[in-house]
Amino acid sequence: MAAMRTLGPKAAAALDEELMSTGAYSIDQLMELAGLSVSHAMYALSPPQKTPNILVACGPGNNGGDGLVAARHLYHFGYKPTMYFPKQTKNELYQRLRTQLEHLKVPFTDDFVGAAKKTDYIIDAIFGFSFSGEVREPFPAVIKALAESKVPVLAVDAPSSWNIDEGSPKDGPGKDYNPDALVSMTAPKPLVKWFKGRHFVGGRFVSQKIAEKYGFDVPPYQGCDQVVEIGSRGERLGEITSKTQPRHFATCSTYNPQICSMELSDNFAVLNCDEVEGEQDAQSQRTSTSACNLQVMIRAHAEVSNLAFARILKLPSEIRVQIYEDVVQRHAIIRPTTRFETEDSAVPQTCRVLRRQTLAVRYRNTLFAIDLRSISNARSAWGWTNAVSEETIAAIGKFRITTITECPCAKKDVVAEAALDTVGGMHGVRQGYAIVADPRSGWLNLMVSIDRSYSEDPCGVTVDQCELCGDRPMGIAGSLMRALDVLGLEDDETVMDRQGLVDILSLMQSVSPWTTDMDDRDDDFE
Ligand SMILES: NC(=O)C1=CN([C@@H]2O[C@H](COP(=O)(O)OP(=O)(O)OC[C@H]3O[C@@H](n4cnc5c(N)ncnc54)[C@H](O)[C@@H]3O)[C@@H](O)[C@H]2O)[C@H](O)CC1
Ligand SMILES: [K+]
Repeated sequence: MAAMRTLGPKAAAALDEELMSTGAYSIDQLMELAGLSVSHAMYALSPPQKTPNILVACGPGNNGGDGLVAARHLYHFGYKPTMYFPKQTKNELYQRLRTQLEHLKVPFTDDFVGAAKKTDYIIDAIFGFSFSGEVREPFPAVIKALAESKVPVLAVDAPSSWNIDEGSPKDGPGKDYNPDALVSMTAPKPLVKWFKGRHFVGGRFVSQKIAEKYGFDVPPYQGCDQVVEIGSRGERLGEITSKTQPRHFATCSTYNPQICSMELSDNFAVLNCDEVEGEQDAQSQRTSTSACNLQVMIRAHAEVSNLAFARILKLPSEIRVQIYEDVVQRHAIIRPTTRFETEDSAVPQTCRVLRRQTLAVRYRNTLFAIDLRSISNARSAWGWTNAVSEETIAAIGKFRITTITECPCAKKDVVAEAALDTVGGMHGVRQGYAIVADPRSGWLNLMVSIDRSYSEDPCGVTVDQCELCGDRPMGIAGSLMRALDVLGLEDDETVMDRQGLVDILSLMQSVSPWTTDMDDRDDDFE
């Protein structure tokens, strides 16, 4: 997918001028629409039931004005906004926006750092496209607090303190500031090239003619939406994720950071989860997960992913769907770096569970459970997509097993490539499996990657026994192979009906229980 064209700071300022001259808009109107779209992006990220308290940090310019407007809408949507607005201009428009908030009893605070600890979400409306140079007082401390914030941040038009053309600053208080989400006003600014979170475009007020004149794209707004979600770097996701046709494909890659930004086909999304255990890789988790717009990233019950799939297929099971859904509800918007153990004392019974290597991810309309347990050793974690949406499953009539034994580079088929990457074919112990559903063709592909010749994983640990034919069958690929053996099926291009798949999955569970043999590995991940 081509990236949307960006609008540099000079062009953005000229566009504003034009809108307010020949365009016949007043600044109040533009700001109202800009602020309204900020509030819509906030709602899309997390509704007030989940994150009622929103701290809105407003700067001295129009970016701050967008924040003031957004707060008013958020109030009416049911949020409880708190304002931080340290450098107020005497300008009449700002006075009115402030008065409107005061009439709603929206509090203003002088203590940003303190308020940031008590809120559920922060909106960064400090600087937009007119920011330049070093951050001046009183904002360095605020920017630093944003960079260190434990709660997610939605940035308006630009992550404040980022260079509009060159992105994240090399030093200064905003050096490590990477907000979770961004809402670009009218068009993305060049800095989005370095942005990795969820990304919306709002400010639905320009004509096609103006867009052509200034060389940017009007995103495909749907219905009465004020925002369109696009890829972090401006890919036009909106076109392929319209509400009528949610994305159905998913696989996840634990290793390849590029693959997440690769648009494989209209309906194929690759979620990159990277390694999630411990805190060791917190930054890359955050980067890679936000890079693919993950809304939820939760380590949950290891059994869930396998059993969720079983549930979809109506396999008899003891799936603890309750816990699963519960956890998802509670942590609907959670920072990947958050430690669950301390996050919510109300879910003690899931703590043990959360130590396991499964990740639940809500990606747009589909809930995915991704099992990150290692197949061969505890130091490498592969990802499998074990759950696809129920609608997808319903749309699937044909099932097949494909064994991939070659290097993925030799396979031009993008689906196979992604699946291979998912199962670790490219990076290490070459065995694993992925379920890749393709409602267009009606196939559900169980892709198995096995390369018996490969004996070393990236950590340098030699895998000296073949786990597929060894005494102790390991992991999912092993259990699948055994199940196929038992059923006398070929391990390549085996085509089956739904019942066949159900049989295979049940058998996989019985020949090599996926969850019990992982207990002794937990400690390795602590
Ligand atoms: N076309 C649209 O989509 C619209 C976007 N809007 C929003 O307006 C901002 C741009 O507003 P502008 O007033 O030009 O500037 P900023 O708010 O980005 O910031 C200027 C403000 O900040 C001060 N400042 C600049 N650099 C620094 C620094 N290094 N340290 C401290 N302070 C700094 C400067 O002095 C000014 O006071 C755009 O991004 C959108 O969010 C409009 O609302 C409507 C149309
Ligand atoms: K901002």
